[in-house]
Amino acid sequence: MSQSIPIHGASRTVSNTYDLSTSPTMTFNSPPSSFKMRQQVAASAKTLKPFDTKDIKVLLLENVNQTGQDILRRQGYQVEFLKGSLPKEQLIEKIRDVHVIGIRSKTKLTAEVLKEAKNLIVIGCFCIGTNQVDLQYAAENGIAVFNSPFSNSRSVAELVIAEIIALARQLTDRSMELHNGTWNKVSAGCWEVRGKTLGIVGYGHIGNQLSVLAEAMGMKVIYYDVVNLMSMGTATQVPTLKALLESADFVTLHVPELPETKNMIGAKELSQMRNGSYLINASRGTVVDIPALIDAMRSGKLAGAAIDVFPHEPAGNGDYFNNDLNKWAEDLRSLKNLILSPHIGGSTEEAQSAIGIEVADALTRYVNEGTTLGAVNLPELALRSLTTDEPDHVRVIYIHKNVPGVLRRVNEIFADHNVDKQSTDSKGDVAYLMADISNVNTDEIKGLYQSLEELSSKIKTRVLY
Ligand SMILES: NC(=O)c1ccc[n+]([C@@H]2O[C@H](COP(=O)([O-])OP(=O)(O)OC[C@H]3O[C@@H](n4cnc5c(N)ncnc54)[C@H](O)[C@@H]3O)[C@@H](O)[C@H]2O)c1
Ligand SMILES: O=C(O)CC[C@@H](O)C(=O)O
Repeated sequence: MSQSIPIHGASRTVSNTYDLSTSPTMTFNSPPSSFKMRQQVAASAKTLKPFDTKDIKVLLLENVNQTGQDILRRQGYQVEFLKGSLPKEQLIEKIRDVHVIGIRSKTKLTAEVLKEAKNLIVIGCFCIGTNQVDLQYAAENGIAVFNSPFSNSRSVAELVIAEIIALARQLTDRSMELHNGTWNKVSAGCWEVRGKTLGIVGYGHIGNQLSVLAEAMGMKVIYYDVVNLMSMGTATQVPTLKALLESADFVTLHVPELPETKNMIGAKELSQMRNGSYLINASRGTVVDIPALIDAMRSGKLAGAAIDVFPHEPAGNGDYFNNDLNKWAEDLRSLKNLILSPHIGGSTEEAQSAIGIEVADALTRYVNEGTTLGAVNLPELALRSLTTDEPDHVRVIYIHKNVPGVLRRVNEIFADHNVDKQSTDSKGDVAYLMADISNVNTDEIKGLYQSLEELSSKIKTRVLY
Protein backbone atom coordinates (compact mmCIF):
# COMPACT_ATOMS: atom_id res chain seq x y z
CA MET A 1 0.00 0.00 0.00
CA SER A 2 2.78 2.42 0.66
CA GLN A 3 6.45 2.75 0.16
CA SER A 4 8.90 4.51 2.32
CA ILE A 5 9.85 7.79 0.68
CA PRO A 6 12.33 9.97 2.50
CA ILE A 7 10.92 13.43 3.16
CA HIS A 8 14.07 15.22 4.22
CA GLY A 9 14.84 12.65 6.82
CA ALA A 10 11.30 11.66 7.73
CA SER A 11 10.18 8.28 6.53
CA ARG A 12 6.81 8.41 4.84
CA THR A 13 4.90 5.27 5.50
CA VAL A 14 1.28 6.26 5.91
CA SER A 15 -0.24 6.19 2.57
CA ASN A 16 -3.73 7.40 2.13
CA THR A 17 -6.46 9.11 3.96
CA TYR A 18 -10.14 8.75 4.21
CA ASP A 19 -11.15 12.35 4.07
CA LEU A 20 -8.42 14.31 2.43
CA SER A 21 -9.84 14.74 -1.01
CA THR A 22 -13.35 15.22 0.21
CA SER A 23 -15.30 17.38 2.53
CA PRO A 24 -15.20 16.17 6.12
CA THR A 25 -18.97 16.24 6.01
CA MET A 26 -19.37 13.99 2.95
CA THR A 27 -21.29 10.74 3.10
CA PHE A 28 -19.12 7.70 2.77
CA ASN A 29 -18.93 5.24 -0.09
CA SER A 30 -16.79 2.14 -0.14
CA PRO A 31 -13.04 2.61 -0.04
CA PRO A 32 -11.68 3.26 -3.53
CA SER A 33 -10.94 0.14 -5.53
CA SER A 34 -7.35 1.29 -5.97
CA PHE A 35 -6.99 0.95 -2.22
CA LYS A 36 -7.87 -2.74 -2.34
CA MET A 37 -5.42 -3.30 -5.18
CA ARG A 38 -2.67 -1.67 -3.20
CA GLN A 39 -3.59 -3.78 -0.22
CA GLN A 40 -3.20 -7.00 -2.22
CA VAL A 41 0.12 -5.99 -3.69
CA ALA A 42 1.40 -4.97 -0.28
CA ALA A 43 0.22 -8.15 1.40
CA SER A 44 1.74 -10.52 -1.08
CA ALA A 45 5.07 -9.12 -2.10
CA LYS A 46 5.78 -5.77 -0.56
CA THR A 47 6.73 -4.47 -4.01
CA LEU A 48 4.87 -1.35 -3.18
CA LYS A 49 3.57 1.42 -5.33
CA PRO A 50 3.80 5.03 -4.34
CA PHE A 51 0.50 5.94 -2.82
CA ASP A 52 -2.06 8.00 -4.56
CA THR A 53 -1.81 11.59 -3.47
CA LYS A 54 -2.95 13.25 -6.68
CA ASP A 55 -6.26 14.23 -5.12
CA ILE A 56 -4.59 16.49 -2.59
CA LYS A 57 -4.87 20.05 -3.79
CA VAL A 58 -2.37 22.65 -2.67
CA LEU A 59 -2.57 26.38 -3.34
CA LEU A 60 0.69 28.29 -2.93
CA LEU A 61 0.48 32.09 -2.91
CA GLU A 62 3.02 34.91 -2.60
CA ASN A 63 5.88 33.33 -4.51
CA VAL A 64 6.68 30.49 -2.11
CA ASN A 65 10.23 29.34 -2.82
CA GLN A 66 10.94 26.64 -5.41
CA THR A 67 12.28 24.32 -2.67
CA GLY A 68 8.83 24.19 -1.08
CA GLN A 69 7.04 23.74 -4.38
CA ASP A 70 9.35 20.87 -5.30
CA ILE A 71 8.78 18.99 -2.05
CA LEU A 72 5.01 19.23 -2.37
CA ARG A 73 5.01 18.27 -6.05
CA ARG A 74 7.26 15.28 -5.34
CA GLN A 75 4.52 14.00 -3.05
CA GLY A 76 2.23 13.85 -6.06
CA TYR A 77 -0.01 16.62 -4.75
CA GLN A 78 -1.72 18.92 -7.25
CA VAL A 79 0.08 22.19 -6.65
CA GLU A 80 -1.15 25.54 -7.96
CA PHE A 81 1.45 28.28 -7.59
CA LEU A 82 0.77 32.02 -7.80
CA LYS A 83 3.38 34.79 -7.47
CA GLY A 84 1.20 37.31 -5.63
CA SER A 85 -1.52 37.27 -3.00
CA LEU A 86 -5.21 37.29 -4.05
CA PRO A 87 -8.00 39.80 -3.42
CA LYS A 88 -10.47 38.47 -0.84
CA GLU A 89 -13.18 37.38 -3.31
CA GLN A 90 -10.71 35.40 -5.45
CA LEU A 91 -9.10 33.91 -2.37
CA ILE A 92 -12.47 32.67 -1.12
CA GLU A 93 -13.22 31.17 -4.52
CA LYS A 94 -9.90 29.27 -4.60
CA ILE A 95 -9.72 28.24 -0.96
CA ARG A 96 -13.02 26.33 -1.19
CA ASP A 97 -11.32 23.68 -3.24
CA VAL A 98 -8.00 23.06 -1.53
CA HIS A 99 -6.71 20.88 1.30
CA VAL A 100 -3.49 22.79 1.86
CA ILE A 101 -2.71 26.48 1.46
CA GLY A 102 0.73 28.07 1.62
CA ILE A 103 1.03 31.81 2.19
CA ARG A 104 3.47 34.46 3.39
CA SER A 105 2.69 37.68 5.26
CA LYS A 106 0.19 39.35 2.92
CA THR A 107 -2.64 36.85 2.66
CA LYS A 108 -5.17 37.40 5.42
CA LEU A 109 -6.79 34.11 6.41
CA THR A 110 -9.57 35.56 8.53
CA ALA A 111 -12.52 33.65 9.98
CA GLU A 112 -14.61 35.00 7.08
CA VAL A 113 -12.23 33.43 4.55
CA LEU A 114 -11.62 30.20 6.49
CA LYS A 115 -15.36 29.65 6.89
CA GLU A 116 -15.46 28.93 3.15
CA ALA A 117 -12.52 26.53 3.28
CA LYS A 118 -14.50 23.37 3.86
CA ASN A 119 -11.78 20.99 2.63
CA LEU A 120 -8.83 22.76 4.22
CA ILE A 121 -6.82 20.71 6.70
CA VAL A 122 -3.62 22.69 7.01
CA ILE A 123 -2.11 26.15 6.47
CA GLY A 124 1.59 26.73 5.91
CA CYS A 125 2.91 30.22 6.69
CA PHE A 126 6.17 30.33 4.73
CA CYS A 127 7.48 33.00 7.12
CA ILE A 128 7.83 33.70 10.85
CA GLY A 129 4.70 35.77 11.50
CA THR A 130 1.34 34.05 11.86
CA ASN A 131 -0.65 37.18 12.73
CA GLN A 132 -2.23 37.09 9.26
CA VAL A 133 -4.14 33.90 10.19
CA ASP A 134 -7.04 33.63 12.62
CA LEU A 135 -5.28 30.90 14.62
CA GLN A 136 -8.12 30.37 17.06
CA TYR A 137 -10.74 29.95 14.35
CA ALA A 138 -8.40 27.59 12.51
CA ALA A 139 -7.86 25.43 15.63
CA GLU A 140 -11.55 25.31 16.45
CA ASN A 141 -12.20 24.07 12.94
CA GLY A 142 -9.46 21.46 12.93
CA ILE A 143 -7.10 23.32 10.61
CA ALA A 144 -3.44 23.06 11.67
CA VAL A 145 -1.13 26.03 11.10
CA PHE A 146 2.64 25.73 10.64
CA ASN A 147 5.30 28.40 10.17
CA SER A 148 9.06 28.68 10.05
CA PRO A 149 10.02 30.17 13.41
CA PHE A 150 13.61 31.25 12.76
CA SER A 151 14.83 30.48 9.23
CA ASN A 152 14.89 34.17 8.25
CA SER A 153 15.95 35.65 11.60
CA ARG A 154 19.57 36.09 10.58
CA SER A 155 18.54 37.82 7.34
CA VAL A 156 16.45 40.35 9.27
CA ALA A 157 19.27 40.97 11.76
CA GLU A 158 21.77 41.57 8.95
CA LEU A 159 19.40 44.03 7.24
CA VAL A 160 19.01 45.96 10.49
CA ILE A 161 22.79 46.14 10.92
CA ALA A 162 23.05 47.56 7.39
CA GLU A 163 20.35 50.10 8.23
CA ILE A 164 22.05 51.21 11.46
CA ILE A 165 25.20 52.12 9.55
CA ALA A 166 23.31 53.54 6.57
CA LEU A 167 21.22 55.81 8.85
CA ALA A 168 24.25 56.93 10.88
CA ARG A 169 26.00 57.94 7.64
CA GLN A 170 22.89 59.25 5.79
CA LEU A 171 24.01 56.83 3.11
CA THR A 172 20.75 56.42 1.21
CA ASP A 173 20.32 60.22 0.88
CA ARG A 174 23.86 60.57 -0.48
CA SER A 175 23.24 57.73 -2.88
CA MET A 176 19.95 59.20 -4.11
CA GLU A 177 21.58 62.62 -4.58
CA LEU A 178 24.37 61.17 -6.66
CA HIS A 179 21.91 59.08 -8.68
CA ASN A 180 20.30 62.43 -9.47
CA GLY A 181 23.69 63.89 -10.48
CA THR A 182 24.47 65.90 -7.29
CA TRP A 183 27.83 65.62 -5.48
CA ASN A 184 27.20 66.37 -1.78
CA LYS A 185 30.18 65.47 0.42
CA VAL A 186 29.13 66.07 4.05
CA SER A 187 30.18 64.91 7.50
CA ALA A 188 27.77 66.99 9.61
CA GLY A 189 25.30 64.70 11.37
CA CYS A 190 27.17 61.57 10.23
CA TRP A 191 28.51 59.23 12.88
CA GLU A 192 30.37 56.00 13.56
CA VAL A 193 28.28 53.37 15.31
CA ARG A 194 31.15 52.26 17.56
CA GLY A 195 30.34 53.18 21.17
CA LYS A 196 26.68 54.02 20.43
CA THR A 197 23.82 52.31 22.25
CA LEU A 198 21.45 49.97 20.43
CA GLY A 199 18.07 49.42 22.14
CA ILE A 200 16.36 46.20 21.04
CA VAL A 201 12.63 45.93 21.77
CA GLY A 202 11.71 42.22 21.70
CA TYR A 203 14.74 40.03 22.43
CA GLY A 204 13.69 36.86 20.60
CA HIS A 205 15.32 35.09 17.67
CA ILE A 206 15.99 38.25 15.68
CA GLY A 207 16.82 40.40 18.72
CA ASN A 208 19.41 37.81 19.85
CA GLN A 209 21.19 37.69 16.49
CA LEU A 210 21.22 41.45 16.30
CA SER A 211 22.62 41.73 19.80
CA VAL A 212 25.66 39.62 18.89
CA LEU A 213 26.30 41.42 15.61
CA ALA A 214 25.95 44.89 17.15
CA GLU A 215 28.38 44.12 19.97
CA ALA A 216 30.89 42.87 17.41
CA MET A 217 30.74 46.37 15.87
CA GLY A 218 31.52 47.95 19.24
CA MET A 219 27.97 48.99 20.12
CA LYS A 220 26.55 48.83 23.63
CA VAL A 221 23.35 46.75 23.61
CA ILE A 222 20.34 47.14 25.89
CA TYR A 223 17.02 45.40 25.41
CA TYR A 224 13.47 45.39 26.65
CA ASP A 225 11.24 42.30 26.61
CA VAL A 226 8.11 41.27 28.49
CA VAL A 227 9.93 38.08 29.49
CA ASN A 228 13.10 37.85 31.60
CA LEU A 229 15.75 36.54 29.24
CA MET A 230 19.38 35.56 29.23
CA SER A 231 21.55 38.27 27.69
CA MET A 232 23.88 37.54 24.80
CA GLY A 233 27.42 38.76 25.38
CA THR A 234 27.39 41.83 27.59
CA ALA A 235 23.93 43.09 26.61
CA THR A 236 21.71 44.32 29.45
CA GLN A 237 17.98 43.90 29.91
CA VAL A 238 16.21 47.09 31.03
CA PRO A 239 13.01 47.02 33.08
CA THR A 240 10.78 49.27 30.97
CA LEU A 241 10.31 50.45 27.42
CA LYS A 242 10.73 54.02 28.69
CA ALA A 243 14.15 53.19 30.15
CA LEU A 244 15.22 51.80 26.80
CA LEU A 245 13.88 54.74 24.79
CA GLU A 246 15.63 57.25 27.05
CA SER A 247 19.04 55.57 26.72
CA ALA A 248 19.30 54.26 23.15
CA ASP A 249 20.83 56.02 20.15
CA PHE A 250 19.19 53.46 17.87
CA VAL A 251 15.87 51.79 18.74
CA THR A 252 14.94 48.67 16.77
CA LEU A 253 11.63 46.81 17.09
CA HIS A 254 11.33 43.01 17.00
CA VAL A 255 8.03 42.20 18.66
CA PRO A 256 5.17 40.21 17.13
CA GLU A 257 1.91 41.81 16.02
CA LEU A 258 -0.36 41.60 19.05
CA PRO A 259 -3.06 43.83 20.54
CA GLU A 260 -0.42 44.91 23.13
CA THR A 261 2.11 45.90 20.46
CA LYS A 262 -0.30 47.97 18.34
CA ASN A 263 1.08 51.54 18.18
CA MET A 264 3.64 50.54 20.80
CA ILE A 265 5.72 53.44 19.46
CA GLY A 266 3.47 56.51 19.24
CA ALA A 267 3.85 60.24 19.99
CA LYS A 268 4.52 59.67 23.72
CA GLU A 269 7.20 57.05 23.16
CA LEU A 270 8.85 59.07 20.38
CA SER A 271 9.06 62.04 22.75
CA GLN A 272 10.87 59.77 25.26
CA MET A 273 13.58 58.93 22.71
CA ARG A 274 16.89 60.80 22.72
CA ASN A 275 17.16 63.88 20.51
CA GLY A 276 18.77 62.93 17.21
CA SER A 277 18.22 59.20 17.70
CA TYR A 278 17.06 56.69 15.08
CA LEU A 279 14.11 54.27 14.87
CA ILE A 280 14.05 51.01 12.92
CA ASN A 281 10.95 48.89 12.41
CA ALA A 282 11.24 45.51 10.69
CA SER A 283 8.59 43.81 12.84
CA ARG A 284 5.01 44.59 11.80
CA GLY A 285 3.44 47.75 10.39
CA THR A 286 0.97 48.11 13.24
CA VAL A 287 3.72 48.51 15.86
CA VAL A 288 4.56 52.14 14.94
CA ASP A 289 2.11 55.05 14.71
CA ILE A 290 3.41 56.37 11.39
CA PRO A 291 1.83 59.87 11.48
CA ALA A 292 3.54 60.36 14.86
CA LEU A 293 6.82 59.16 13.32
CA ILE A 294 6.41 61.66 10.46
CA ASP A 295 5.99 64.47 13.03
CA ALA A 296 9.08 63.31 14.96
CA MET A 297 11.14 63.27 11.76
CA ARG A 298 9.90 66.68 10.63
CA SER A 299 10.65 68.26 14.02
CA GLY A 300 14.20 66.86 14.00
CA LYS A 301 13.54 64.81 17.13
CA LEU A 302 14.63 61.78 15.14
CA ALA A 303 17.68 61.96 12.90
CA GLY A 304 16.48 59.08 10.77
CA ALA A 305 14.35 55.96 10.51
CA ALA A 306 14.13 52.72 8.56
CA ILE A 307 10.76 51.14 7.92
CA ASP A 308 10.38 47.71 6.30
CA VAL A 309 6.76 46.94 7.24
CA PHE A 310 3.54 48.89 6.85
CA PRO A 311 -0.05 48.65 8.07
CA HIS A 312 -1.19 48.09 4.47
CA GLU A 313 1.22 46.58 2.02
CA PRO A 314 0.73 46.25 -1.75
CA ALA A 315 -0.50 42.86 -2.99
CA GLY A 316 2.40 42.33 -5.35
CA ASN A 317 5.53 43.75 -6.95
CA GLY A 318 4.93 46.75 -9.18
CA ASP A 319 1.90 47.94 -7.18
CA TYR A 320 1.86 51.55 -6.01
CA PHE A 321 2.84 52.67 -2.53
CA ASN A 322 0.72 55.80 -2.30
CA ASN A 323 -1.98 57.54 -0.26
CA ASP A 324 -4.66 55.16 -1.56
CA LEU A 325 -2.90 52.40 0.35
CA ASN A 326 -1.83 54.31 3.49
CA LYS A 327 -3.13 57.86 3.78
CA TRP A 328 0.23 59.25 4.91
CA ALA A 329 2.34 57.40 2.27
CA GLU A 330 3.34 60.49 0.30
CA ASP A 331 4.34 62.45 3.44
CA LEU A 332 6.48 59.51 4.48
CA ARG A 333 8.12 59.25 1.08
CA SER A 334 9.13 62.92 1.18
CA LEU A 335 11.29 62.62 4.33
CA LYS A 336 15.10 62.74 4.37
CA ASN A 337 17.25 60.02 5.93
CA LEU A 338 14.32 57.65 5.92
CA ILE A 339 14.98 54.20 4.51
CA LEU A 340 11.84 52.59 3.08
CA SER A 341 12.00 48.95 2.05
CA PRO A 342 9.22 46.65 0.76
CA HIS A 343 9.09 44.11 3.61
CA ILE A 344 12.35 42.45 2.62
CA GLY A 345 13.77 41.72 6.08
CA GLY A 346 13.56 37.98 5.49
CA SER A 347 13.97 38.09 1.72
CA THR A 348 17.28 36.38 1.03
CA GLU A 349 18.00 33.29 -1.04
CA GLU A 350 19.20 31.47 2.09
CA ALA A 351 16.16 32.28 4.16
CA GLN A 352 13.55 31.62 1.50
CA SER A 353 15.10 28.33 0.47
CA ALA A 354 15.31 27.13 4.10
CA ILE A 355 11.74 28.25 4.81
CA GLY A 356 10.48 26.47 1.69
CA ILE A 357 11.98 23.19 2.87
CA GLU A 358 10.98 23.55 6.51
CA VAL A 359 7.34 24.46 5.96
CA ALA A 360 6.76 22.08 3.04
CA ASP A 361 8.20 19.22 5.13
CA ALA A 362 5.90 20.11 8.02
CA LEU A 363 2.88 20.21 5.68
CA THR A 364 3.81 16.88 4.16
CA ARG A 365 4.24 15.20 7.52
CA TYR A 366 0.91 16.57 8.65
CA VAL A 367 -0.95 15.48 5.51
CA ASN A 368 0.64 12.04 5.33
CA GLU A 369 1.13 11.16 8.97
CA GLY A 370 -0.90 13.60 11.05
CA THR A 371 2.22 14.80 12.90
CA THR A 372 1.70 18.23 14.49
CA LEU A 373 5.24 18.91 15.72
CA GLY A 374 5.82 22.63 15.11
CA ALA A 375 2.12 23.50 14.76
CA VAL A 376 1.38 26.91 16.25
CA ASN A 377 -2.30 26.42 17.04
CA LEU A 378 -2.68 22.72 17.94
CA PRO A 379 -0.98 20.50 20.52
CA GLU A 380 2.29 19.08 19.20
CA LEU A 381 2.14 15.31 18.75
CA ALA A 382 3.86 12.58 16.76
CA LEU A 383 3.65 8.79 16.68
CA ARG A 384 6.30 6.38 15.46
CA SER A 385 5.64 5.71 11.77
CA LEU A 386 3.60 2.79 10.54
CA THR A 387 5.65 0.40 8.48
CA THR A 388 5.03 -1.54 5.33
CA ASP A 389 4.74 -4.84 7.21
CA GLU A 390 1.69 -3.51 9.01
CA PRO A 391 -0.81 -3.66 6.13
CA ASP A 392 -3.93 -3.83 8.22
CA HIS A 393 -3.09 -0.86 10.42
CA VAL A 394 -4.76 2.51 10.24
CA ARG A 395 -3.88 5.77 11.88
CA VAL A 396 -6.79 7.72 13.30
CA ILE A 397 -6.52 11.46 13.80
CA TYR A 398 -9.37 12.84 15.85
CA ILE A 399 -9.41 16.59 16.50
CA HIS A 400 -12.04 17.28 19.09
CA LYS A 401 -13.45 19.66 21.65
CA ASN A 402 -11.53 19.49 24.90
CA VAL A 403 -14.43 18.25 27.05
CA PRO A 404 -14.74 15.39 29.59
CA GLY A 405 -15.50 11.84 28.47
CA VAL A 406 -14.13 11.96 24.92
CA LEU A 407 -11.32 9.42 25.38
CA ARG A 408 -13.70 6.89 26.89
CA ARG A 409 -16.08 7.21 23.93
CA VAL A 410 -13.27 7.07 21.37
CA ASN A 411 -11.79 3.96 22.96
CA GLU A 412 -15.22 2.32 22.95
CA ILE A 413 -15.26 2.85 19.19
CA PHE A 414 -11.77 1.31 18.95
CA ALA A 415 -12.79 -1.57 21.24
CA ASP A 416 -12.76 -4.35 18.62
CA HIS A 417 -9.25 -3.48 17.51
CA ASN A 418 -5.85 -3.43 19.08
CA VAL A 419 -4.68 0.10 19.80
CA ASP A 420 -0.96 -0.27 19.13
CA LYS A 421 -0.13 3.24 20.18
CA GLN A 422 -2.03 6.34 21.08
CA SER A 423 -1.22 9.88 22.06
CA THR A 424 -3.39 12.81 22.98
CA ASP A 425 -2.94 16.38 24.14
CA SER A 426 -4.92 19.58 24.34
CA LYS A 427 -4.37 23.27 23.78
CA GLY A 428 -7.13 25.48 25.11
CA ASP A 429 -10.51 24.27 23.89
CA VAL A 430 -9.12 21.93 21.26
CA ALA A 431 -7.61 18.47 21.71
CA TYR A 432 -5.71 16.25 19.27
CA LEU A 433 -5.69 12.48 19.37
CA MET A 434 -3.54 10.13 17.30
CA ALA A 435 -3.98 6.39 17.46
CA ASP A 436 -2.54 3.51 15.41
CA ILE A 437 -4.94 0.59 15.34
CA SER A 438 -4.28 -2.88 14.00
CA ASN A 439 -6.50 -5.59 12.51
CA VAL A 440 -8.66 -3.14 10.62
CA ASN A 441 -9.98 -4.49 7.35
CA THR A 442 -10.92 -2.06 4.62
CA ASP A 443 -14.66 -2.45 5.18
CA GLU A 444 -14.27 -1.38 8.80
CA ILE A 445 -12.59 1.94 8.02
CA LYS A 446 -15.83 3.58 6.97
CA GLY A 447 -17.56 2.48 10.20
CA LEU A 448 -14.72 3.75 12.38
CA TYR A 449 -14.73 7.08 10.62
CA GLN A 450 -18.50 7.49 10.84
CA SER A 451 -18.65 6.54 14.52
CA LEU A 452 -16.03 9.17 15.36
CA GLU A 453 -17.77 11.75 13.19
CA GLU A 454 -21.03 11.16 15.06
CA LEU A 455 -19.54 12.05 18.46
CA SER A 456 -20.69 15.49 19.59
CA SER A 457 -17.09 16.35 20.49
CA LYS A 458 -15.90 15.98 16.89
CA ILE A 459 -14.09 18.79 15.13
CA LYS A 460 -12.34 16.81 12.38
CA THR A 461 -11.63 13.15 11.79
CA ARG A 462 -9.00 11.73 9.46
CA VAL A 463 -8.20 8.08 8.92
CA LEU A 464 -4.81 7.50 7.32
CA TYR A 465 -4.05 4.07 5.96
N1 LIG B 1 10.58 42.28 8.20
C1 LIG B 1 10.56 40.99 7.99
O1 LIG B 1 10.72 40.52 6.88
C2 LIG B 1 10.37 40.08 9.16
C3 LIG B 1 10.96 38.81 9.12
C4 LIG B 1 10.79 37.97 10.21
C5 LIG B 1 10.02 38.37 11.27
N2 LIG B 1 9.43 39.59 11.27
C6 LIG B 1 8.63 40.04 12.42
O2 LIG B 1 9.49 40.12 13.53
C7 LIG B 1 8.82 39.63 14.68
C8 LIG B 1 9.83 39.12 15.68
O3 LIG B 1 10.46 37.99 15.18
P1 LIG B 1 11.30 37.00 16.12
O4 LIG B 1 11.59 35.81 15.29
O5 LIG B 1 12.41 37.68 16.77
O6 LIG B 1 10.18 36.64 17.17
P2 LIG B 1 10.36 35.93 18.59
O7 LIG B 1 9.03 35.36 18.92
O8 LIG B 1 11.54 35.03 18.58
O9 LIG B 1 10.66 37.15 19.57
C9 LIG B 1 9.72 38.13 19.88
C10 LIG B 1 10.06 38.68 21.25
O10 LIG B 1 9.18 39.76 21.52
C11 LIG B 1 8.84 39.70 22.89
N3 LIG B 1 7.61 40.46 23.11
C12 LIG B 1 6.33 40.10 22.85
N4 LIG B 1 5.49 41.08 23.21
C13 LIG B 1 6.25 42.07 23.69
C14 LIG B 1 5.96 43.35 24.22
N5 LIG B 1 4.71 43.82 24.30
N6 LIG B 1 7.00 44.11 24.66
C15 LIG B 1 8.27 43.66 24.59
N7 LIG B 1 8.60 42.45 24.09
C16 LIG B 1 7.61 41.68 23.65
C17 LIG B 1 8.69 38.21 23.16
O11 LIG B 1 8.76 37.92 24.54
C18 LIG B 1 9.86 37.65 22.37
O12 LIG B 1 11.04 37.55 23.15
C19 LIG B 1 7.90 38.55 14.11
O13 LIG B 1 6.77 38.35 14.93
C20 LIG B 1 7.51 39.08 12.77
O14 LIG B 1 6.31 39.81 12.88
C21 LIG B 1 9.59 40.45 10.23
O1 LIG C 1 8.16 36.77 3.60
C1 LIG C 1 7.24 37.41 4.07
O2 LIG C 1 6.26 37.79 3.42
C2 LIG C 1 7.20 37.72 5.57
C3 LIG C 1 8.54 37.90 6.19
C4 LIG C 1 8.44 38.17 7.68
O3 LIG C 1 7.65 39.26 7.97
C5 LIG C 1 8.03 36.98 8.49
O4 LIG C 1 7.05 37.06 9.23
O5 LIG C 1 8.73 35.97 8.40
